[in-house]
Amino acid sequence: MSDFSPGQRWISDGEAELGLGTILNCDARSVTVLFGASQETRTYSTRLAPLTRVAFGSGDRIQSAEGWQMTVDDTKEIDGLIVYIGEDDKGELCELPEARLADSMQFDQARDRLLTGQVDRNDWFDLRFRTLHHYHRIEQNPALGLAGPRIDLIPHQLYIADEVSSRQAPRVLLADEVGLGKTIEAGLILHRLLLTGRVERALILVPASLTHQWLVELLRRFSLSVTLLDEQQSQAHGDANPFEAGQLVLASQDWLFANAHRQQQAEACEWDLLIVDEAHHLEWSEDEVGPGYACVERLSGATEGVLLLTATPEQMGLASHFARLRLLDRDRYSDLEAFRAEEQGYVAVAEAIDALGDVDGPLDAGARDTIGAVADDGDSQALLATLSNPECSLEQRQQASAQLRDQLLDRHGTGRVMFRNSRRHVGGFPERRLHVDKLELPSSYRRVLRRLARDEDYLDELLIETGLDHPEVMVYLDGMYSALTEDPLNAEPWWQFDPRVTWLLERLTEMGDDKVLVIAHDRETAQGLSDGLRVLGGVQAPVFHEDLSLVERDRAAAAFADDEDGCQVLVCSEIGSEGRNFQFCRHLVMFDLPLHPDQLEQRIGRLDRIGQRHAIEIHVPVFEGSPGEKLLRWYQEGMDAFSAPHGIGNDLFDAFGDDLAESLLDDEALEEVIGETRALFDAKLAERDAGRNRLLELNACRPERVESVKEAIVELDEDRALPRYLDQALDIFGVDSRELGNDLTLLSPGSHMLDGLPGLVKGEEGFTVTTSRSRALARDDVQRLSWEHPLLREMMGRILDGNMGNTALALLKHPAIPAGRLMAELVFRTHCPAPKRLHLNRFLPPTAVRVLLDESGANLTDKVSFTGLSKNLKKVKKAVARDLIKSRHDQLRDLLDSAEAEAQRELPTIVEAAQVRMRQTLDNELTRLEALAQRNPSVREDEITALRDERQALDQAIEGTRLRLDAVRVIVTIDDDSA
Ligand SMILES: Nc1ncnc2c1ncn2[C@@H]1O[C@H](COP(=O)(O)OP(=O)(O)OP(=O)(O)O)[C@@H](O)[C@H]1O
Repeated sequence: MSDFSPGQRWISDGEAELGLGTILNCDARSVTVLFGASQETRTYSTRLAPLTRVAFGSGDRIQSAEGWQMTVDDTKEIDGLIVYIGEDDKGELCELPEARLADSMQFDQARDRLLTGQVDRNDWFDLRFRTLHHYHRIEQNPALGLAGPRIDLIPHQLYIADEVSSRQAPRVLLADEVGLGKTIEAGLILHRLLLTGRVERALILVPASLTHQWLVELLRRFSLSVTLLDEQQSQAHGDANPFEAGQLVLASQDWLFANAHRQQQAEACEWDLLIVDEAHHLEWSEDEVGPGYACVERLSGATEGVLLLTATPEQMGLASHFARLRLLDRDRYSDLEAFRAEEQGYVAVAEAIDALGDVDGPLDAGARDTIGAVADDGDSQALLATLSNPECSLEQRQQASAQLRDQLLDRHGTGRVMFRNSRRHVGGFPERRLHVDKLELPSSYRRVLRRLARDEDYLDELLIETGLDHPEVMVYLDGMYSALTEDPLNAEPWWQFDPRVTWLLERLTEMGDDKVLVIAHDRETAQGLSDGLRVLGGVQAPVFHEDLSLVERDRAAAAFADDEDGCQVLVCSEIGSEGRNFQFCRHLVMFDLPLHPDQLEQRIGRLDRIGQRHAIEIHVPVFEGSPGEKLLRWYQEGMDAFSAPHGIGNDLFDAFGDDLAESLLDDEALEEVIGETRALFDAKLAERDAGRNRLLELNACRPERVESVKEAIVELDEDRALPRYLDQALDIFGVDSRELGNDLTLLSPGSHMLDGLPGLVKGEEGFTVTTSRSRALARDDVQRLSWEHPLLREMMGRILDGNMGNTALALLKHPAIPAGRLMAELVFRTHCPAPKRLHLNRFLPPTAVRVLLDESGANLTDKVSFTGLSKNLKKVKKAVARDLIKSRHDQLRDLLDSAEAEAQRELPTIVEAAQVRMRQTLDNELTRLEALAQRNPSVREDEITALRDERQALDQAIEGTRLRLDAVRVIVTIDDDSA
């Protein structure tokens, strides 16, 4: 006969979230249940129905469909249905037939689930406890968010990422030299802010040519999936705002800045972080504000966190650089002249830092004066006194020196808003070698140049006739020739006679299989050259320029990167190549030269990037006696531009760009310009080393801080608990894992895999992972598995947020304990609701309190460890477990109550420890910021207010921490024979 009767209340074992079900009808074959709260009806086979009868016992609190509550004293049964008898909230005797229980009664709490007989597998309970334990550990690790990405641990990047992402609402300019890893730094900051819950939505704006590269880097290195928006994608959203389509949105600047409607849509969304790459393109001058600048200004005004990225912050001039700083902090950067004046003071600060020198002995009088002239506030003076005192120990002096250095760096300069690392102080970059080949001017070019030299008025005429600018018309002779050609369709194209094309074909033959990147200043030249290589030499050279569609561009870059079947040459235009990663290639051909030194550096930066393993060979063909040759001399002799980046190209261009343009046909004038350029170059270099840049360099990486971050990362990298935990979790979630050797494991969906795990879809292949950082770096096709990988985060999140494994029953065979005795192992968890942005977990992550009671209520927690007990437990069939629970219902309820009282005793210690941790960290930071603010205007007032508010909110949240029962396991002893 069936156990079911219409009107009875049952709950689904697999879908507890449906709420309380009512049996509608049943017969020998099937049973139909209505889940009123979720408006779902389910029909099951009567024999195998995954249902548990809901039956409350004395002392349980239950709720009626009308909303009133009662405490059960007793029950009676009428026609197979239970009627509960007890007291309502007013203390009056009442009855409640089970049919009138509230449909919405929740059974996801461990207590309710256990007492209604719903038990999970014993190994799920184990996994739940271990998850809580590891989550608690990982969330407090100071490297959380920095340890998971597939990157090399490069000190300057770690410093910047750690410093910036620790700030409340970071607003900074990441201005490392080309190729030092600004994208990686921005990715690290974003990743950490996402993992710690301080950022949920981010908008990333990059030049069109870099959208795909960003997409791939974020996915491959950071396991972050972003939504790439363009006009076509946006239109697919119809009237809806396309920027709402994802949490992380990547869009091309070229598209957004030209489209007012889309800008409005982007501005209508709420963002926590805005990232703008190649930010030197955001044009601003006192007379004119570019559309990109205006758009970013509006977006940055409404967004808390802003990261601007540029390798050449001053490429568009100091005023424009200043305007970008103003996007970050309008109050601080309000006066350009004051900003200029301030920079003069940096030399003294850099000298003071150098004067700290070594700390073997007390400071001499000279050093004391140099430092004292800058470090004039109370706490700095105290440190200075320590450094000058012969009685102080070496250790005291070392500490004081480090602290004073940090204070000086913190309190002066733009260090808080701008980070700039250069190759010079990062070190370890390859040599650059220049190879110049002089070629004879072809007659078509020579004629025009001769006439220009002869006839002063001809230049104006030429400019009108070609529509080109000065001095471009003289430097880019192919462009000049094409513009002068009256009938382009019938005329000979420039590449037919320009000897640079045959020169390049010869070079390519000499270079064998080596990849060669060719950069020309504009799209037409790049296209013409590619045609020339194909027609004259049979060489296929894809072109990469700004007007190609995204797909075409990516196809060209991929064809170039391909080692096996790829092409040898890629021809790029200036803008098309900006920001791209071509470090797998070591030959760069500058088919012509750019006019701005920063662009020259951008070109070399395509190859001279982290990951470049060879010396860089720069090949430049020049026409003898041409303006191009003069430009080359200016770069070489005037500023040594090919040997290394110097970061002062813009100053030199500002000072001599016009004179240079005038001297491109005049040898004598050129000598003068080169001489003057060199003098300014030497002076600026000295100034750079002494002043502003020296300060920036010192500030861009602080070795002690990096060491501690690195240690924390390595601790996570080498965490032996990770593989053990993974094995258990993968097994329970139904993911198959197969060792492939060499630290590699193939993860694939098992036949019983739980749905919705990232990267794993039933019927599909799965992916290969490794926990080794070096192996993951060596293999693009392998994912790096860490505590921060989305698969682990998802599994841990599902366990902790849901009820998986929060009840269990197991058997214990123990010679010293008679059979039939009961024990309860309870895990309580701290519960401390707080807004995510407070990142409370760094001080008080969910913390487990375990309590083990025997049936008399004696506390055995300290005597029997979780692991010790766990390995001796035996699993039991669910039906048996349910019967056991039913038979010991009252006893269990009493044990649950006593355990709660035991756990509560631990709470004050946990809360106090969290408060101490929080106060120590935030008070230190607050004191530091307040001291800084007195000296360094780049500390924003709102940063200090925000930090104070944060401290107060955290204090309150921690104070309100409660303990909640998270999971419970019932243990029943058996004797030897019953096993
Ligand atoms: N820590 C790292 N580990 C591994 N690869 C790295 C690391 N840092 C940078 N790279 C690689 O070095 C190259 C340059 O990095 P990235 O693109 O971030 O530099 P960038 O400063 O943004 O360059 P640009 O100035 O050209 O925009 C990229 O290919 C990047 O993947």
